[in-house]
Amino acid sequence: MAFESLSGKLQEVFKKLRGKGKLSEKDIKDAMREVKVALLEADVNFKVVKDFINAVTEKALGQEVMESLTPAQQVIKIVNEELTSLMGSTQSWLNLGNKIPAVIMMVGLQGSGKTTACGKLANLLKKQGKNPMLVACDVIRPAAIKQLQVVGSNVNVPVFTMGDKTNPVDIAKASIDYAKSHNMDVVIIDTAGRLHIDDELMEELINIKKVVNPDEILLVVDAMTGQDAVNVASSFNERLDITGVILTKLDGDTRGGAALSIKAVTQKPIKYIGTGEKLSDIEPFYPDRMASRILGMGDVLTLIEKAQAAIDEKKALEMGQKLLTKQFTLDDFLEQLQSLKNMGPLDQLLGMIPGMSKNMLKGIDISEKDLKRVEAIIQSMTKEERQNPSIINGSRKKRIAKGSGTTIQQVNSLLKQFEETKKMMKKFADFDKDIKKGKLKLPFFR
Ligand SMILES: Nc1nc2c(ncn2[C@@H]2O[C@H](COP(=O)(O)OP(=O)(O)OP(=O)(O)O)[C@@H](O)[C@H]2O)c(=O)[nH]1
Repeated sequence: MAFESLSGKLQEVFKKLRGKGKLSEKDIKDAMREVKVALLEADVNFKVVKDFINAVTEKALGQEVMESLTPAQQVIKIVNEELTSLMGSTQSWLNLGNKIPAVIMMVGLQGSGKTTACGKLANLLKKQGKNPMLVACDVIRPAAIKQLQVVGSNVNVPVFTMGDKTNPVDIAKASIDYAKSHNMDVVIIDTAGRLHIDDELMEELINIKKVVNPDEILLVVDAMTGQDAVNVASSFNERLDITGVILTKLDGDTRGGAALSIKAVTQKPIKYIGTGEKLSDIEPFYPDRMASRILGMGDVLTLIEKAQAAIDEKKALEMGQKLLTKQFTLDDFLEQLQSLKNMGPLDQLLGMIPGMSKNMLKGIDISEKDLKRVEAIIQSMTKEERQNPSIINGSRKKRIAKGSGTTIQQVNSLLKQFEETKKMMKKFADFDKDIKKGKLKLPFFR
């Protein structure tokens, strides 16, 4: 998980502070020294760290904090606010301007995830009711056009191409005319990348920019490259005056430096983050939610949004009703597992729950293979068995295992999981009732 080490270290610092009660100037300075080391180790830009520490220290040494009843909480609050502001304070929306088609130009180095990001963005815009078109302007990398076509067909978005023998500037220009005459309202241009920034690439991009007059120039950078990502962002910004950044591969083991430095160094916001290889793995970038995640306070809002996107609300209500009337069946269980799978990798989801640590997540995962096995087992049951699993005795288990190509142990383990899920859902339902009655508060809101 991204930010894991930084998050762990910051939480350690705060734990120490919390244990102290009243804080002295020295306590705060010591804590800030540790925060500084943690940020530098996370590959945050040196100047950014220096300014950040100065800003936090100045506020933390203020009278309100020193004299408050909960000084440690106040310091954490300040760090949270400063982290949020470092990453741009508020979420930056895509600006599609007024002209039709709106033009988004995607730029970035080779392998940053640019082509994938084009597909993710097209997918997102389509879901928002737009009619996007992808444009293949990378005529340099062999197979780049084919890759864009595959991405386009996966999200059901047309791809405009003129092969690899035409000048990219001409392709870009022609694509706008094509979009106008075919009712496409957003054009997403996939441009060529290079291994390193070079003048030829920049010239080409500047020329494309001149002819298409883009509403957005989004730079795609790989979060795993840390400080390099920030340097790349600076260079592209100087030459092209980009409008925002898509930070990819935040699902990996990145230390997080790029996410924390890009806005401060380039003054351009991160607009989206890539959280996986699938074309649905893209999220808007919310500085405040990211700061919460880094500080181990979880990101309940993103979790709720993911659940809303993946689970049909009407169905969720139906399931809740079934649970109350004890009619929750194995069919419902299967449907629930499938919804969960649609929300993304479980470790990423659980990482958004306040107080969850990596250790607690060890061994938890539902792979595609597990899901297929569960599906096969449930489908090998009779309707009656699915409605009322308590009738599944030894000989029925044997039949089900044979029918699904699994073992009796695997059938047993599924039935056990089903019972546990039922219990857990019941607990969640009670938990929800308590929250509504005001008896319980989530740690996030404390
Ligand atoms: N884990 C992870 N992998 C990603 C993400 N985005 C892209 N990738 C992977 O990164 C690799 C490179 O992505 P591409 O989209 O081909 O890169 P590109 O920048 O278009 O490369 P060029 O066309 O050569 O400029 C692929 O294997 C993608 O699947 C992400 O958010 N997370």
